[in-house]
Amino acid sequence: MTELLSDTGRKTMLEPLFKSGWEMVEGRDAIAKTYTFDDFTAAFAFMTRTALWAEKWDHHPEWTNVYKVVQVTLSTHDVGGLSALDAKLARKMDQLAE
Ligand SMILES: C[C@H](O)[C@H](O)[C@H]1CNC2=NC(N)=NC(=O)C2=N1
Repeated sequence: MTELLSDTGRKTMLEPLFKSGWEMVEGRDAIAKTYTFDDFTAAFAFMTRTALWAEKWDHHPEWTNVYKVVQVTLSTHDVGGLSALDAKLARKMDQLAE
């Protein structure tokens, strides 16, 4: 069963993400990051790669794409806040954006 990240979980799982550009969302238990790519097709290819992992893990981002910019917010709707799945998907998205 997915559960809210504990204080310890937040420290161990979120701290590394904050170092790679993720931030807490003001007023919401969620993390967000903005990715900027060379062009639209690179941005969309990133979204496509991410979508395959989101489907595999049954955990999906909240995101917008304007031209070469992808803004991402991650939170776990089922528990109303951040879970380990969000940290896992964030790490994967950072890998896929390299
Ligand atoms: C039934 C439930 O909504 C699904 O199992 C999955 C789909 N993808 C999801 N994605 C996210 N971000 N949060 C969820 O709670 C979630 N739930």
